Parts: sequence; C-alpha cells; structure tokens
Amino acid sequence: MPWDLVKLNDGRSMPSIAYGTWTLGNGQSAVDQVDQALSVGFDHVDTAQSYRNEQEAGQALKESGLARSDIFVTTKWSGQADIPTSIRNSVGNLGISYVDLYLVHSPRLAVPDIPTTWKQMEQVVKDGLAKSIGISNFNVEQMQELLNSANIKPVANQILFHPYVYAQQKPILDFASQHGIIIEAYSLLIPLTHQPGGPLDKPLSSIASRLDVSPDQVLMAWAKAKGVVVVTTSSKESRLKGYLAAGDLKLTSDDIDAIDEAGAAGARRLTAKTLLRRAAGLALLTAGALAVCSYLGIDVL
Ligand SMILES: NC(=O)C1=CN([C@@H]2O[C@H](COP(=O)(O)OP(=O)(O)OC[C@H]3O[C@@H](n4cnc5c(N)ncnc54)[C@H](O)[C@@H]3O)[C@@H](O)[C@H]2O)C=CC1
Ligand SMILES: O=CCc1c[nH]c2ccccc12
Repeated sequence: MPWDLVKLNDGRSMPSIAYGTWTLGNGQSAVDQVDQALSVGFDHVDTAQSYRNEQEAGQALKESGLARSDIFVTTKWSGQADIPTSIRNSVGNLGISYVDLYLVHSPRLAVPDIPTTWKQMEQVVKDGLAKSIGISNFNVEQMQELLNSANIKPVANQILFHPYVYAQQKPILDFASQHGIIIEAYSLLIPLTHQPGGPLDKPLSSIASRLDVSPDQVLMAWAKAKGVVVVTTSSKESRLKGYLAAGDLKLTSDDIDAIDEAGAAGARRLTAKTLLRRAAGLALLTAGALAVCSYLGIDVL
C-alpha cells in the first residue's frame, strides 16, 4: 500500500492522500471527475459546504459501488448556516448518514469565539453525524485556544503546506505533533502551479529526472516524508495515477535537504519582493500626498 492509513487521536484511521473537490465546479463534469478519482484508487474525498459540489461527490460515491466503510469522506463547515443545520445539509447532499471527518473551514468563522464553535462541533460527533472532527487554517494560538476548552481534541488541521511556506508553517506542525493532531496539506503543488521560476525548479527537476518521475510526484514524496496527509486534485487521470504512485517514492535525506533549502530561499525572495512592493507603494502614496499639498499650496517641507 503506497499511501498508508494514518492513526488519528480518537482511535480511527484516515487514508494519507485525499482527492479534493474545490475546483471541480458542479454538475455532471464534477461527478465524472470524482468518479475518475475513485476508479484510479483514491479512497478519501475532501469536499466542503462552500465548494457547492457535495451532491456531485455523493453521486459519484454511490455510483462507485464502494462500501461506505471503504471510503473516507471529509467535508467542512464553511459558515453558510449554523453548524447543526450545515452538517445535516452536508450529509444529506452527500447521501450518507455520517461523514468521517468534519472540519471548521477557517478560524474566521468561529463566531462569537472558538470555544463556542468547538462545542457545536463536539455535538456533531455526539449526534453521530461525524466520526471525527477537526479544523482548517488554524494557527498555533487558535489551536491552543481550542484545546484549552475542548472535550474532544481535533484529529487534524488542514493547512496551506508547500516548500515555500514550510518554515513559516513549521510551528503549526510542531504544535500539532505535540498534541497528536495530524496535519493535512493543501495546495502542495503551488511551486509548480502558481510560482514556477523559483529556486525549487532546479532541485525538483533534477530529483525528478534521477528517479524518472515528475516534479509533482517529488513534492508528494517530500510531503509524505514530512509526515503530513496530502489533499490534492487533478482532472487528468494520468496525474492522479502519478500522485498515487508517488507514495512509493523514496527520497534521500540530501533530496529533502535540497528541497527545504530551496523552499527557504524562495520564501526569502518572496519576503524581499513583498517589502519592495510595499516600499514602492509607500513612495507612490507619499509622492501623491506631496503633489496634493503642493497643489493646495500647503508647505510640508
Ligand atoms: N482547507 C482549505 O482552506 C483548502 C483546502 N483545499 C483542498 O485541497 C484540494 C487541492 O487543492 P489545490 O490547491 O488545487 O491542490 P494542489 O496544489 O495539489 O494543485 C492541484 C493542481 O496542480 C496541477 N498540477 C499537478 N501536477 C502539475 C505539474 N507537474 N505542473 C503543473 N501543474 C500541475 C493539477 O492539474 C491541479 O490542477 C482542494 O480541492 C481542496 O479539497 C484547497 C485549498 C484551501
Ligand atoms: O478551501 C478552499 C478555499 C475556500 C473556499 N471556501 C472557503 C471558506 C473558508 C476558508 C477557505 C475557503
């Protein structure tokens, strides 16, 4: 089994790679894409109230003929209604009686506060509508606030995770690990999809050539080595097969170090770019203000 099951802190298990439905849209094409993912071997589907395709995911699950116990379904409370209403709508849309994992999509939704929101999440487990509960996009302070009053610990925190943000996200990984919380990585492939041309390009392509695989597979193997669960997607069958096959890849510690170093270099570059952009913005603003003052005859110097 290339991607193993990971043990959760509530005694349950979760497949360590998931197929995500965020960008699928809806209608028949979304059903077909989830169908395709299930038929190549994905057994963990990650959806959300806000993705507006829970029904399509549910239809594909039904069509797959897979037993309910052979598929792990995650959905998220995205704040479209209160938690008790939302979870009932989600399981109804998915056509199942429970989800395996229910996540708070963002700490920003936790109104009036995190403890009150988490109490409602705990009730979802008591009502049998979710087997496990977790969070998404929570930082260390928000996780600590939640744990201070939790009766049921979150099993997972789904966060942005790729080499360019690895150092930035590391405190979340360390805190989660201390508390037995699994990290799920989304947007792992951003260095290829949105930030090509950075310091990672070279090590990724040289490791990929040596192992006769593609750079996305190298990123998957890197994430696996960091002990996180991967949430990914593609409309291409060949890519989906590649993601699953990447579970068998073995990177050396030198490979991992090279990716970590290039990731850190990319992060420094992005910080420098952001600072430059801010400085340019400030300069423009100052020039504008000076021009207005001069036009109004105000002497500022
Ligand atoms: N909890 C949250 O706030 C979030 C959760 N997610 C979850 O994660 C899932 C995956 O998110 P993404 O950002 O789409 O994941 P991703 O970073 O894995 O990107 C997937 C995309 O990469 C493309 N790709 C694969 N290999 C490539 C290559 N070699 N070169 C260029 N492009 C390549 C694929 O075709 C696909 O479009 C979502 O569907 C959703 O379920 C995503 C974002 C936020
Ligand atoms: O999950 C991907 C991005 C997204 C879509 N809807 C929401 C709601 C709250 C946080 C993130 C997102």
